[in-house]
Amino acid sequence: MRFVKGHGTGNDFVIVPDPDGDLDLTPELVRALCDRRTGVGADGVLRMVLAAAEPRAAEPLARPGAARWFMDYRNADGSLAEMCGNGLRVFGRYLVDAGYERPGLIPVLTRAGVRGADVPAEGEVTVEMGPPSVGSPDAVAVTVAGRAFRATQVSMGNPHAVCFADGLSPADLAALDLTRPPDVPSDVFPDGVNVEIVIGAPDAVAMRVYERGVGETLSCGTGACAVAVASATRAGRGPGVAVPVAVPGGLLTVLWDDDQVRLRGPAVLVSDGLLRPDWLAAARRGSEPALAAGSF
Ligand SMILES: N[C@@H](CCC[C@H](N)C(=O)O)C(=O)O
Repeated sequence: MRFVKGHGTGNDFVIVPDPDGDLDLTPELVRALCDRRTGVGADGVLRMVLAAAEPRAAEPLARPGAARWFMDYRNADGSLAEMCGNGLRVFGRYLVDAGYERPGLIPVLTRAGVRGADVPAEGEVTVEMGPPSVGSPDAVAVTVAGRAFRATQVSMGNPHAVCFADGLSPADLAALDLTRPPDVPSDVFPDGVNVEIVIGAPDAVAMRVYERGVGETLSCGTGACAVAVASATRAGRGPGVAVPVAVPGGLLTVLWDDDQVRLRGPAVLVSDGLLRPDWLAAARRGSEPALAAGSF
């Protein structure tokens, strides 16, 4: 089984080309692939499959026929997510660099609907992230690293809680301990949520993120879009803004237009590899990582 490793501002992925949809990508296999000690290591998996080979993914979505490819995104814990902004840039870069598509605007089916990836022959990739849905500013109580914040609820196809940490310096933001999951109200976020902590606004922001199904990551594309939109809304601005968003892994640009949000940033392919059959068989059985409790 072939794989490619890639990243977008340090949010890293194992890309699994599976055009005909032959692969049974179980949660156990996803967890084994993403394991940073006993697998390839990543924040998530991007399975690349022809949309026609995956009719069930398209069922609830409008215009599935518009997209040739389905981006089957999985979080490192094996869970499904509706969308992944950094992943879509990397997915688009792979489609072009591997010769599946020509440079240009490529429609891709995701669980949030069809999204476009504008991939030049080289350089940064811009993805169409769809329209945002923003709740009332600062309406939700959230606790992160033992500190109480007010969060704005934003959907970019997947759920976000954006916390403006007005009193925090850049050093304070960097020092927050994000090793434990934030405490969020489960009635507001029944399916879990990605939590962003933000300083600086509304023209330029810096953020850290604790991702649902992963933990802290160096970047989150849907999160950067949620932050830019929440930040503009909080400042009484509407669409028509361009916001640079600094994440621990680099810099993203979010453009909020009348119809939708666009996300621009790097998309880097790092390596190609082959999974060994014996490792794959063990991963499928769920017996990776090899150092399971009680084995020594
Ligand atoms: N890192 C991603 C978001 C991945 C999905 C997220 N963890 C979720 O469960 O919603 C991005 O770049 O958008």
